[in-house]
Amino acid sequence: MSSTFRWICESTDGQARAGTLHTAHGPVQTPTFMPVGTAGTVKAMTMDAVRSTGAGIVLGNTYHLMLRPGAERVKRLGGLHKFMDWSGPILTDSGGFQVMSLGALRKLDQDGVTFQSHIDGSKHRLDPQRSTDIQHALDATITMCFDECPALPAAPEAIAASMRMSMRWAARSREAFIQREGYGQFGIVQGGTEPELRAESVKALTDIGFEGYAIGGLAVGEGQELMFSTLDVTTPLMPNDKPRYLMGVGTPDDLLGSVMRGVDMFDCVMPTRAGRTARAYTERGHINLRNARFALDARPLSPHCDCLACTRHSRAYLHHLFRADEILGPMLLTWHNLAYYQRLMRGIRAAIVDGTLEAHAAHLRAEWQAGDW
Ligand SMILES: CNc1nc2c(CC[C@H]3O[C@@H](OC)[C@H](OC)[C@@H]3O)c3nc(N)[nH]c(=O)c3cc2[nH]1
Ligand SMILES: [Zn+2]
Repeated sequence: MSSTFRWICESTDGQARAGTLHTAHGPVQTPTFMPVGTAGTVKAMTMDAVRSTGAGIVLGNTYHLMLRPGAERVKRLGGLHKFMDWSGPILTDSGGFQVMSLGALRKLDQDGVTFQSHIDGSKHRLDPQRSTDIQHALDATITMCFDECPALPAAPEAIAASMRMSMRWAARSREAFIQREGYGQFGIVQGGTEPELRAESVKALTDIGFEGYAIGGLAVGEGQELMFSTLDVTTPLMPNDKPRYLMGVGTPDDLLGSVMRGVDMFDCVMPTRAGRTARAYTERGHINLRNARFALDARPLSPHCDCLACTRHSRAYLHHLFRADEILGPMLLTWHNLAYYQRLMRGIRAAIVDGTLEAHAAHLRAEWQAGDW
């Protein structure tokens, strides 16, 4: 069986697609939610716990790993898969987003970014070549192009200039990429919320040719309506036979609406960050477990969930753990939130296969609105 990197579309329902992404580190069913494992760990989770949620692919990040412990050190220790005990596919972000948010600690030029480490102030440089080399050293299954994610709102000419620089960096990232059977590199579509710039960016990337295409430059405060309207003018222009990854998204409602607009892959810190701040996601929306109303609530978080928090513990216990600032609180709730996100994506995928996505979406939205049990 060839392990060529390829995405096979199995069903469609409207613009939504259900498929399988085949990689050197195994297959992943799409639509898929990728837990964020920024510094080589999905915070508060063992990888057995991550596997138990049904996650198929996780994220790492060039910026964090190059600063600590260092890409060469991870390579000498056998690569990121071995280092973090995850044999499945890993997608590493290129670091572009992180260095842009360093503000005064970084100097941008047309070739790349020079910046100071937020950890020890040491000087570093990231550009298309170095970012691609670092992701190769990490043995990333999917490598992201080095790009700039401009802050919104911004003048269209500023967005255009930034996008065109990112397209030049995409070409250099592609030149630096070392092709290996079962490995892939994704271009990142930019262009803010400007339809013509998005179209120009898609064309620039498809002219270069990548194994997949991400939609970047969103989930930076533009709001769901503008994000959706940008997807409406962008995904239809993207290659039909390649996976589409919307970076940094999102809430359960964001995921549903984006899958219905043709997106296949997602990553977001929400379920893991919420798990550390007592915010639980369920089929009925979200609740904050620090709230006193849970002090005597002996029910599980969700009656539909098979995670450790829901099968062994009560809301009252989780409430206690967070009130007592016990480490087990964030561990159990991160596990639950990731299990909920994976269950949500499996249900959406099944509805696409059955051709019942519209009805399933209406059901999900009604449940989210119904409020806690
Ligand atoms: C939240 N909204 C958002 N995130 C975004 C990320 C980072 C995601 C990455 O950043 C880390 O989490 C903060 C994670 O790193 C593992 C994640 O992959 C982006 N990355 C790139 N290269 N280009 C973009 O245009 C971009 C846009 C985003 N919008
Ligand atoms: Zn649960």
